Amino acid sequence: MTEIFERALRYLKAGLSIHFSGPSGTGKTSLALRVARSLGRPFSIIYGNSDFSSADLIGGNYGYRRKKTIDNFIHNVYTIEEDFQLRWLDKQLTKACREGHVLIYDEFSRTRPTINNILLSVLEEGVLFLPGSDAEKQTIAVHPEFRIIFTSNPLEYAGVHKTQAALEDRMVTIELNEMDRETEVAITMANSNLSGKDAEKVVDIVRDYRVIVPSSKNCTVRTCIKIAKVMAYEELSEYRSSTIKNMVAEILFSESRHPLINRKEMYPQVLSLIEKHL
Ligand SMILES: Nc1ncnc2c1ncn2[C@@H]1O[C@H](COP(=O)(O)OP(=O)(O)OP(=O)(O)O)[C@@H](O)[C@H]1O
Repeated sequence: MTEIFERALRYLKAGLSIHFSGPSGTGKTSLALRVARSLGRPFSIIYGNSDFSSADLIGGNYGYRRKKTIDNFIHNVYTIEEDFQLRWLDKQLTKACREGHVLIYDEFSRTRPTINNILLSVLEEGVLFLPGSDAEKQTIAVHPEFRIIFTSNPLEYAGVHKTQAALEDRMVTIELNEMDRETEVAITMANSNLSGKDAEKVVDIVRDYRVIVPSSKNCTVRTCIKIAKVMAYEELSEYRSSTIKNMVAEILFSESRHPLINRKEMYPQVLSLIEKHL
């Protein structure tokens, strides 16, 4: 992870855009935040989704104006003028381009590719085109300190669109792989008050669960953290109680809601793997 962090920082300092790609829970967003902080510039984060529009990225014309004019001589006489006057309001991409901020575009490939096309000229020519009538059209020269960090899940995840080649060409993609056991233990400990030994037990439960349950790719280090938080709150003597075992099973199952998983059928198997480690 440290090496990836170093490389990411160097790409960004050299003026390139980067993209952390990998399965859920591999630490893409956390890493993007760490790297963005290290650049020492203001940063913001946006989350791609299928409903995302150009206006959500760049901004739009919004506005309503209400004006009250008070008569200078007769204090209770005033006039109110109301009109709709559209005013342009920047959204994060435009703001970041103007002011040289770092923009984290999390899960960018969940946004429809046509919406993300606006980024092509930003990344290649360093210009952002804002829409409007011919007279109003604005071209913003992108600030030299502007940087963008993309993150995405692989294509097989629900709701992920294929990224257009032209956009992929304009970023450096860094692949993050599933975490090894040691990293999962360290992250579980860092995010809960659990000791190393108990964090290992939790990680082993989740890792074994992934082996026996199909389609459990949502069972990530996030699942380990949830279980660890529950256990950190309990006395050691409670670990083997049926309440705790059921809670652990419940957390595991809730991360893998898949039509193929018959919870009732799998329950004894999952319970025995929990007992094996606790
Ligand atoms: N270096 C780290 N130190 C501490 N906690 C971390 C670290 N990396 C990741 N985590 C924790 O692991 C969990 C998963 O990380 P993160 O959300 O960054 O993954 P992701 O790859 O962006 O997942 P997704 O694709 O599902 O959004 C989070 O709870 C995060 O706080």
